[in-house]
Amino acid sequence: MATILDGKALSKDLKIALADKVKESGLSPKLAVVFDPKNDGSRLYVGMKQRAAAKVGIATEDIAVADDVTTEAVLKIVADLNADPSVTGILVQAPLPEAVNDQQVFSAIAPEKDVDGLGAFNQGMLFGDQPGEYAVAATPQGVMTMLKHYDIDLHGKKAVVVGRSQLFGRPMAALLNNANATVTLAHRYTPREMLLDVLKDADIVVVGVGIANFITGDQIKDGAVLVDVGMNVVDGKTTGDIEFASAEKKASFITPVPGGVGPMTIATLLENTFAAALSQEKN
Ligand SMILES: Nc1nc2c(c(=O)[nH]1)N[C@@H](CN(C=O)c1ccc(C(=O)N[C@@H](CCC(=O)O)C(=O)O)cc1)CN2
Repeated sequence: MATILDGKALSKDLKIALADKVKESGLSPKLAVVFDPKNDGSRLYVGMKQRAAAKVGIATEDIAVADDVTTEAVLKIVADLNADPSVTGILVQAPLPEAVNDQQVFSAIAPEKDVDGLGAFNQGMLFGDQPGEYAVAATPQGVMTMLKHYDIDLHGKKAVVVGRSQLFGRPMAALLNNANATVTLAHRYTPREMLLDVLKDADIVVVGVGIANFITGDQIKDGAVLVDVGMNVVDGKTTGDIEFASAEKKASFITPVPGGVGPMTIATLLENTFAAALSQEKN
């Protein structure tokens, strides 16, 4: 029977500690969120972030873009936010409308305000395992916080990341590599047989492909650590990319969906936002 990696409980403790730090700092962090209001998921998640931010003392400003917005128009919004000294963190909620080049927008955010760590500069710092303070993408960083909290050793372990998105898979692989795990990054072009072959010996499996129950218990080895980044809705129920019922019988640790990675994403974003405000105060 697997130990549950309880992201909901851990994120609550992190937010309580963060609220105290924000209060003691005397700072007024402000997170500007650029998002597509026509995207149901974005409306839900931006709302979750705004409510969580308010509870820890971080102000938010939301900027809704029109569904025919251009990349140039969003770049202008970001430029104005970069120049606004009252804004300490900028988040561009993915996905933006189809016509917009998300990565170009992410990389236009001033690195010191890029609290989602999705811009080229901060991603380059991560991939090069550079020293110093820089924001790392909230979901993978939240996963690392959870693994550390449960004393899960990564050094020399075999890790498989399934999915190579900018938001999750690529930075997740970099973080595990930086932690001295041996990392395989699988993706949509990884042949099924090859995926099954790497999964069967994996010590740690982190999945974020957006396919409900994509990984099942028979594919993983006894004692594996399973982290589910998936966020699917099946028959009105939020479901992960790992078939929990079969996987938790073999795993040593497993994240639930909901209640695992998701809440850690939000808590980590808020920690990144406060860290950015602190850093700007010092410089
Ligand atoms: N710029 C970004 N865009 C997106 C990110 C991101 O980190 N940065 N991540 C996802 C969505 N996401 C945050 O934005 C997110 C998704 C889910 C949750 C969460 O707590 N989910 C709950 C369940 C909620 C439900 O019932 O549907 C849980 O897992 O317990 C938080 C944040 C895409 N875009």
